[in-house]
Amino acid sequence: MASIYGFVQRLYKASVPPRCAKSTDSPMIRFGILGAANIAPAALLKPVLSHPEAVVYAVAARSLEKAQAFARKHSIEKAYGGPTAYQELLDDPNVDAIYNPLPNGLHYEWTMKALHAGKHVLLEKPSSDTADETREMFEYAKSKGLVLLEAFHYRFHPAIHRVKAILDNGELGAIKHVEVTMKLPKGFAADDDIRFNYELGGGIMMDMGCYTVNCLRYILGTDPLEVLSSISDLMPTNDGSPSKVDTGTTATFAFPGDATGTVTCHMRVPYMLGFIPHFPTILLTVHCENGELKMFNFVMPSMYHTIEVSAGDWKGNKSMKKRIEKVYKPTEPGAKGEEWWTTYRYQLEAFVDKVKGLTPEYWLPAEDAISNMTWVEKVYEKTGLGSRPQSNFKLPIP
Ligand SMILES: NC(=O)C1=CN([C@@H]2O[C@H](COP(=O)(O)OP(=O)(O)OC[C@H]3O[C@@H](n4cnc5c(N)ncnc54)[C@H](OP(=O)(O)O)[C@@H]3O)[C@@H](O)[C@H]2O)C=CC1
Ligand SMILES: O=C1OC[C@@H](O)[C@H](O)[C@H]1O
Repeated sequence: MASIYGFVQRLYKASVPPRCAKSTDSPMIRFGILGAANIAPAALLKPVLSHPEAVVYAVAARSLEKAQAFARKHSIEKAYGGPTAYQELLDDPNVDAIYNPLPNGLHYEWTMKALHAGKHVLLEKPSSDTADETREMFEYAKSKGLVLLEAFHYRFHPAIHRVKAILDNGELGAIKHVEVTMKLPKGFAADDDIRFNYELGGGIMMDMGCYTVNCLRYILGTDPLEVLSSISDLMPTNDGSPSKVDTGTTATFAFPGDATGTVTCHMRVPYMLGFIPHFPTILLTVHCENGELKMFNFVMPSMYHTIEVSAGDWKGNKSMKKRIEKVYKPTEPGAKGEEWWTTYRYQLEAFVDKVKGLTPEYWLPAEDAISNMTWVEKVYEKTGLGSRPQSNFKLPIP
């Protein structure tokens, strides 16, 4: 009963977050959003409401009407619209930081332009189309003394930190095999969604696949040695030409120490019996020498999750001792967080701290983003689909 009450509370506070008073004695970080993207409310607009030192000041969209409607709906002071809107927003001296939720294929160009304009950048995942682009963006940010973060929000939540701590404390022994699964039924995204557009950096390995690879690398604490196998379902093309867009991919990796990892992601799981949609699956399973750990909903743990730890011989022993943990708030004394904080809220806390020159409680380094893109690309290489197209944009801006 208590857990249903907690779930409803968290759900309510995630959609109608408590507002806090904005600080009057420390400088405000004023965000500008590039594009009136669907993810912006959850990832930034709601989280800033409860942050005393952050506000969304401006939005830019390719159409002025859309920018204005979005600004009105979310009480954003400034709306830029039209073909030059994105650049106008970057040139606005009132903007300190940019949130970049553009299609993947535009991440590189607009992040480079934002950094060029002297803005910090909170950049949606996946960071770009290629590891080379990602490396360049982080090197450029460093050379300009600016903060750049790839928005793997789940990595900031205490639930995944607890999973990592259980695995690292040795109670289950060495990790032998990890499975990371993200599956959504057909219909979640329309056929013309950016996720299925090759030119815009689409494909399941770019979308949900980048989370699964990220999680695998985090859990194993190292990069893979090689992609052992990879197989994909493809998006049909209109003209029957060969498709380069994967809608579902399963890839297996070899890791140091004879460990292996498998990622499975799918965004168009066919309906059961032709009409019953599959329940979304977001699951992490870690098989260890002396037991097994399963985390349900590692991506959105703030809503609901379970961490099931089974000690014993996972190879068929049915009498394993089981316990379930749930972690919505950091347990370390003094650590920041509330039961209702979403993954995005934790991420925002870290980002603002970093921009302010403070040391965030948790951070994702440049190397993490570069490695992630490297292994997403290696999966595409293995399936024969190839990396998504590199951007034509080049600095310096004339
Ligand atoms: N962290 C997370 O949990 C999530 C992250 N994402 C990531 O965020 C990004 C955006 O995803 P999502 O919000 O679902 O996507 P949307 O399609 O809703 O938003 C993309 C935005 O890009 C702009 N845009 C600019 N050029 C183009 C173009 N040629 N075609 C289409 N759109 C264009 C549009 O802006 P305009 O308003 O100017 O027209 C649009 O608002 C992706 O990188 C995705 O991977 C997505 C969902 C969840
Ligand atoms: O969290 C997510 O789940 C659904 C995806 O399509 C999206 O891009 C991703 O970030």
